Amino acid sequence: MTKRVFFQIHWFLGITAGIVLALMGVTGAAMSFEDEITEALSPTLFAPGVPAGADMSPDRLIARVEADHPGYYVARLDWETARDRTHAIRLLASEGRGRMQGQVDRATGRWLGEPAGAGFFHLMDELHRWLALPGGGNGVGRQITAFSAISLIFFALSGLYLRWPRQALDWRAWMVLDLRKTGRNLWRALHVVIGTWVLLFYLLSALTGLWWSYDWYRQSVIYALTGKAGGEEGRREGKKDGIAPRPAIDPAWTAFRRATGDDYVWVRIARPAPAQPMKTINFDARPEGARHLRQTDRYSYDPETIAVTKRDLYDRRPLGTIITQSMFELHRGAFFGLPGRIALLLTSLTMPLFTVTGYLLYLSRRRRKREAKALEAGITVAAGAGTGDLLIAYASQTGTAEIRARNAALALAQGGVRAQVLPVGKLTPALLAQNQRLLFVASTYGEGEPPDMARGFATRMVNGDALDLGHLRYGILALGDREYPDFCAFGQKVDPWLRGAGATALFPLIAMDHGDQAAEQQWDAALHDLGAADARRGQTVIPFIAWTLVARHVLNPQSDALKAFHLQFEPAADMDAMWEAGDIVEVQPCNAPETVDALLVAQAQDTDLLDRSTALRDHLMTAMLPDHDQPMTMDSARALRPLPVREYSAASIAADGTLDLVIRQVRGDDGRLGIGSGWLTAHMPVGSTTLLRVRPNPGFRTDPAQGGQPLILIGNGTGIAGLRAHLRAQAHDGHKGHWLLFGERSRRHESFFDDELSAWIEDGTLTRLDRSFSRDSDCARYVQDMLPDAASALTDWIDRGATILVCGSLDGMAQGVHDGLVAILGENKLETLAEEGRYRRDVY
Ligand SMILES: Cc1cc2nc3c(=O)[nH]c(=O)nc-3n(C[C@H](O)[C@H](O)[C@H](O)COP(=O)(O)O)c2cc1C
Repeated sequence: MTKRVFFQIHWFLGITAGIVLALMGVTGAAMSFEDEITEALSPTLFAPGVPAGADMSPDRLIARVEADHPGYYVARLDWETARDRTHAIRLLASEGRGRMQGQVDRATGRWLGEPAGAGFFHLMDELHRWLALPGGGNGVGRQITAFSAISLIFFALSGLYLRWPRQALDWRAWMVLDLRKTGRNLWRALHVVIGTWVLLFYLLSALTGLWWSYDWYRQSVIYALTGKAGGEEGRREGKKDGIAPRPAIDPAWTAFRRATGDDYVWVRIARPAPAQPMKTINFDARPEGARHLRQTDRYSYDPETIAVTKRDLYDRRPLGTIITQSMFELHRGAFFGLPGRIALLLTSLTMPLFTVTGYLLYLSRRRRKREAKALEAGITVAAGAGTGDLLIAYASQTGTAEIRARNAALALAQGGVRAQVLPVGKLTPALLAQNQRLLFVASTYGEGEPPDMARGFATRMVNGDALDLGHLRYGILALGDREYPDFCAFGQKVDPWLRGAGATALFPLIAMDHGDQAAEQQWDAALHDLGAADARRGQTVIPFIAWTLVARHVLNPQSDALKAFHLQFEPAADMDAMWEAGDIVEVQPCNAPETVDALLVAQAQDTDLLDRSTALRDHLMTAMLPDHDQPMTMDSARALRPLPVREYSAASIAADGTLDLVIRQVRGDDGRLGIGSGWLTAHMPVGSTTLLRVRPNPGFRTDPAQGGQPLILIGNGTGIAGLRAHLRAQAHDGHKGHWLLFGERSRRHESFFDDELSAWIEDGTLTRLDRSFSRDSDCARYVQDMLPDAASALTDWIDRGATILVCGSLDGMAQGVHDGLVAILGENKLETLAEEGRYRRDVY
């Protein structure tokens, strides 16, 4: 909650004060080497060489300059000890606001003029201080820059809080900028990582900049640092009318020079306005090699007695006093010498980067929100019952068919065609009678079976009353996988059923495997013919992104069974990943680097391949590899099929901060590790990244409307992943009273997540835990074997509104559990529960 609020304020200030800060940063940077630049532009103005005549004394010099500039008085004389240099003079109008700054000849007092570039730097100064708005230091511009300085403090601190990385102790998480990122991720990385680099500098700029913004701030800082009220240091007396007596400076100057000789390279003599008395004569003198301009010693003389009244040496001042006197030098980094000035120059110059990247992030966020809204609106429009004549029914086990159905509805809605999206279980004869067109998006599960949610429909299709669908035109998108012998079998069964009922096909059945471009095109064309917009804008397309493997450990180290691993991932880019219990993680696996290298060596005689081995190696890492002895050319290498995507159940929820998987190593007959499990459990080093995407799986999520109702979680082996995610979600939401039935091989070696389960028993998240261990002699049964004993409790729980969640292997476990449930509840009841979303499975 707090994070959200901080985030909103950060954005809001960013798009307002951010622009002012960008300007202040650039103008500040422009002024950071003003002295050096102006001198470089007019070298002879500052260092014309040693004059023929002797130096004029301060009094004579001042008199000459004031005589040449009627209406002005010399407010400052900056005396240069080196005789080849000119002195600097600041003139202020005796009345009004006029001000002149220039160099004078040290021997004649002749006004040599302003340096080139003075106008530019003056403008930079005005922009930096008050945006050059009317009213100057007392106008609205000053209020705006002051507010922006406060905002900068907020940006720095809230930014730090908002980006706080999960591995806060790892400096790389804070400081390393990954320039391989692109788009939004790159902007974000630039914003947050460079933001961290410059954070302290910005705090310094803002905290010192406020010195000139608010009197109360200045007074408070002075008080805090020196323990004194800030009146003397901070306030200048206003101009008065008339002329106060002006003591001569020369006697004190002669005494000062006699006492200090050439110890100082530069001396400032400041004079008050003519109406104000000059009670003491102060010389602020800077020694050679001073680190910054305010590193000056002050000698105060009594104008009457020419006695030294005070020698205030910089080195002897308390730090608090030094700081209050050097605020300007701190503000521009010069307090820390040349490195400080360069650092402040660079950090000020990066200020617009934050405004620009912040804006880009803001716009991309808005665009995403708009797209999400459009998707929602599109689907709502598309789902508006009775508004069109087109139905889109989906039968999905793991979410793919549902996403496709919704995207189709959106594409149609964008083309002005309204469609109603619904799960196949809701496809009633009345609805079919009312509508003229039907799109059917169906996946196949098990061994050529319908997804669970379509079981009831499939039964009705075969056993139900014959329907007359003579008015209906239909199209079928059957999703499947050619690795299964019954490719798209369920979709294929629906087709003759519809035809048998008299319906006419809008287009021939499209059977689509994963990554099947030809089928994709057919489906796009079919939708287009129905009036869909061409663009896929706003549709749900979940991109693969890089995730870092942050932890991996074996769950059954001593077991002689195949090793099972618990893996934890974090997004490689700083982003908020969202997923829910039940969702599916798709992994883009890679080959073992050693295997790829061995293949490259085996092919080494082909120089063409060797020359391009880096690009080729990258390509081979994600391709189905040929045998070593099969000669490979660049073209044949390019034509290799990519490794197939592997799917796993998410074993954690987003609130956990890591995306967890539970993966068992599988080995082929040749002893080689499986593609997905090999990559994730053996080849991929901890700390490296891989491409993942989390696919929403409505079929195995729980229904929010049934929140608080008990869950009966049944599974085996790595099926603990999906069940654990659900239990974590329940524990997170404080919903108690669930029942876990779980089977593994041995209590000793395969008590996965034992501590967590015990804690859930303890806190009531689980009220019942039944575990079976098939290899332990005292138990020796599978999870499905526990069902008969649990029959009456199970019926009871179902009557109380419980939902059954099954996760794990299809062979043996899920089929056995299904049969057990049929025996207890009856086929019809189970089909109804599946249609109501109270019997959900994630089995594989
Ligand atoms: C356990 C399991 C069994 C499957 N059986 C088949 C099958 O028999 N025939 C087929 O074509 N596809 C089969 N598939 C592949 C799915 O139909 C395919 O992945 C589809 O895209 C899933 O869509 P859904 O997410 O909407 O359920 C099976 C997938 C799984 C996980």
